[in-house]
Amino acid sequence: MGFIMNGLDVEDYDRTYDDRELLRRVLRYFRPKFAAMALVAVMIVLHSLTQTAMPLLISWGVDRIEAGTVADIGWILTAGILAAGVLGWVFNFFRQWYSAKVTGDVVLDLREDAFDAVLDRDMSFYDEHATGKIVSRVTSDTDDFATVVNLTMNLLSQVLLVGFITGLLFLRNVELALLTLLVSPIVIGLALLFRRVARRNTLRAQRSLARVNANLQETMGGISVAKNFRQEHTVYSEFRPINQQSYAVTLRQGFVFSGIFPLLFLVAGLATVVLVQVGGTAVIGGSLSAGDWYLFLQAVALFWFPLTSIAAFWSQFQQGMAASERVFALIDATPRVVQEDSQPVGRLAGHIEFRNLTFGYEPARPVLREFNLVIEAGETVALVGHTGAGKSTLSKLITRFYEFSGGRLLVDGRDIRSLDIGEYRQQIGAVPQQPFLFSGTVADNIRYPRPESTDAEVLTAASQVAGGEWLEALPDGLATDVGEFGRALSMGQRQLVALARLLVQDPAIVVLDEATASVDPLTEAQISEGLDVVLAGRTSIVIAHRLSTIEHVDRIIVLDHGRIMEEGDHATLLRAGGRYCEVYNTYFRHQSPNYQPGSGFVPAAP
Ligand SMILES: Nc1ncnc2c1ncn2[C@@H]1O[C@H](COP(=O)(O)OP(=O)(O)OP(=O)(O)O)[C@@H](O)[C@H]1O
Repeated sequence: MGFIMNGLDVEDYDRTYDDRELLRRVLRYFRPKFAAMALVAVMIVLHSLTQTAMPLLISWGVDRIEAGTVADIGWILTAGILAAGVLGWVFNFFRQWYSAKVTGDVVLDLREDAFDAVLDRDMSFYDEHATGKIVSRVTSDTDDFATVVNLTMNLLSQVLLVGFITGLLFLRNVELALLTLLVSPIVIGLALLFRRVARRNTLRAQRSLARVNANLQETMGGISVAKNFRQEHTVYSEFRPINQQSYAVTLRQGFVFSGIFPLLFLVAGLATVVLVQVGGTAVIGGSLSAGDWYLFLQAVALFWFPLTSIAAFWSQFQQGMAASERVFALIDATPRVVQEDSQPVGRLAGHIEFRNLTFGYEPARPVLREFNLVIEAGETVALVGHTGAGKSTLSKLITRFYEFSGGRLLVDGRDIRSLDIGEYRQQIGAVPQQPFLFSGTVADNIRYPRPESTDAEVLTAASQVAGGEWLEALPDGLATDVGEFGRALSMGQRQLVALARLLVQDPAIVVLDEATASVDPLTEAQISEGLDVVLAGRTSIVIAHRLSTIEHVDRIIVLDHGRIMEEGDHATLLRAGGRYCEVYNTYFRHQSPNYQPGSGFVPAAP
């Protein structure tokens, strides 16, 4: 039991909507489809009427036979049943057609809203939640919701049928009608009981599927690492219990769901026995016609069918509602990055000031405490420090991917929270260590920040980076396909594409995490040359990993545990022989052409 439920907890952005609110949200999606739904409703009524006509016609036939008028009924019955059948088919066809269209449209809208919400979420959201689980909400949960819409249409039609048949029963024989109805509270009671169990099991099944998706997604993302370390068996042994859990949970769900039907059919069967007994006695006693008796026996079957399917429907209804609840929770997840205003940004000069800023990924564990730093417009600063010092954190705050809890972050003297976030980000060029390329050509990727840029503009940008020599190594030049995630290009080439992309974007501030992966000396030289062009005239914050970079920046900032330990230029800091010296000896010194292994450390200043 413990194993079955492991990892199926709610996500922290999950929330429980009360039934009315959930229904209101769902109905909002249906409002624009009112005309089509009205047509579906009319078709449902007409279809139910034709279905009611069938047993009524036969009962009439039985009565005629009992009265000895056999000869007259043949053609009337045939024509009546044919007409009811054909009309029923036509009404049902239009009902299905239009309801499929309404459902499709609603799911389309819901999925678009969910996808929109996914794009809107802060980066912290993606740090905290597995992407596979998010994907599951946008795909399978919206599908489950579609199922519920279809079921609702079916249920509506069946409820109407029950209504018509009940009316008919009362018109023909009140006593027998009451007898039939007597059993319905038992069925409804059982269905309601079942509802609670079904909802719980359904939620678990959805979560276990989301876990499978999340695991698969992660595995695919890291497949090269797994293969590199020959860890396929570890990946498999992690997947296996998750898959087995999904199997066990789904099996349980099936078991619970299938448990209810035999019970309901048993109750229905017992009720039919009573009707046979009471009705048969009444026919023999002469107080009931054979036709009416037949009608009751037929009607009871029709009567039970909707009731039992309401019970079955309930579980799936719950499944759909739980799914819609999960999708709405994703749509409604509260953003952490909150802009207080959206003032126009204009062209930024690029002056940045952290003023007494406090930030932690988890509020209880701040990474930066009362942090102060001023970066002048047009200045190039290098951030250095041991791993975990807070270098990337500073860049993530400048790109406004995360919200800080205290202090202020000022850009050109204006509070970052007051700016139009879209306009602001357009002027921030962020280059991660491993630039992400989208499927398409090199030109498509360079043009990404400004899709309207012309081929000539793209070529100019590409040629500015290291004189464009790198293009010659590409099989089709700018038209070269980069493959998924840019895998068809070398690491160095991907970085060069990212630099050209930055030139097309023309940002005021560049936040660059230098790649640590070593590239061949020629590409290294091309990247350095490209960097000079790209960073010129912009405020640049570089998380430095290259000696050539730290030697040339305006200022080096040495960070440790979220605090500035030292700052200055390379030569001055080296002479000072303090913390920078230590970082230099650890990360940069071996890159120097004069470096000789075992030659000792740069001596600290006396
Ligand atoms: N998404 C995250 N969620 C929680 N904690 C994080 C997250 N990212 C970073 N941290 C923590 O914040 C601290 C600073 O991390 P940061 O990534 O800024 O360091 P860094 O100096 O850039 O290190 P590196 O050179 O290894 O990239 C570390 O203690 C790290 O564990």
